Amino acid sequence: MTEQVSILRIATRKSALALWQAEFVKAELEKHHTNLKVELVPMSTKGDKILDTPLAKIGGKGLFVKELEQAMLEGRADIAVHSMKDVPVDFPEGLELHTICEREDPRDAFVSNTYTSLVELPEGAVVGTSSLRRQCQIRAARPDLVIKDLRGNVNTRLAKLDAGEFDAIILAAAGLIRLEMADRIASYIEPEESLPANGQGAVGIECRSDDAQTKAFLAPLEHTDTRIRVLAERAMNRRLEGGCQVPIGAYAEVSGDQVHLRGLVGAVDGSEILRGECSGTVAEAEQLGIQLAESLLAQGADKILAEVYRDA
Ligand SMILES: NCc1[nH]cc(CCC(=O)O)c1CC(=O)O
Repeated sequence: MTEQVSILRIATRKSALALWQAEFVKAELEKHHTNLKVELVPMSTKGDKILDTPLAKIGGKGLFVKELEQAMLEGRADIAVHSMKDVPVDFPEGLELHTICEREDPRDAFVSNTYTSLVELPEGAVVGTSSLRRQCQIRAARPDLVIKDLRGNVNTRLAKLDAGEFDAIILAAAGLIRLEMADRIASYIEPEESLPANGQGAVGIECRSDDAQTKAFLAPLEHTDTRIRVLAERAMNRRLEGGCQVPIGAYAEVSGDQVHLRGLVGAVDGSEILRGECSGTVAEAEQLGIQLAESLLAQGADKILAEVYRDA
């Protein structure tokens, strides 16, 4: 007896990390469904093509996802796999973020060939990161360091470090771990020192809202704990109307039926950082995000963010 074989196509960017994540989802899907064949459909996005401008300046939410979404809407692909922290809070008509997979290490990583941690860096040391969130937290803690913009995919960034352009660079630990380059991590930066971006380390899967068959295939990849954390974090960002290039940190942890959410909004120059935290039950995850955003807004987050957007 021959069983009917289904084909599922994944629209993916071509960076090493995007391909790793697409391959990961392919392997998981094929492990759970023996009658499923998964194909990758690699494509370039605007965000991949513009490499010489800080992301905050090119603007536009979803610089890295538009082409993938177009492919799904036109039926050239069935799903797209995203790093949750790069996914805009809202989705185009007809598409939805259906699945959130188990989170990898959410922390930022300190990467250097010379030094072991931020604390150890000498005055005037040059640190590479283009994330406004990382910049403001580092500047607040170490106003004596020189922060320089650093764009490109993970390998490009490491090559710039190795070429001596920086004393240290900051990357998401998850990306390095997935690419089997965890040995490049000199130390992990705890959330107290650098609060991660919403969704950092989590992979999400987008599909057409009306595609019941694909949704059925995706079901076993869902990770409830991660979904709750990411829901709380993204709700905070959404209420702050933050895009993906903003000095906002949001980090939730789940313990039993309790969620603890921490958030911050900072001026890019590190002169001001507003912080807050709150706890509640997992059922209240999104409400907690909104509540924390509102308490940050009441502290003046709106003024800080208005300045960031004006400068961009
Ligand atoms: N901004 C790009 C990006 N998007 C996701 C990751 C890492 C993996 C993840 O957070 O899931 C990275 C690289 C980085 O920030 O160093």
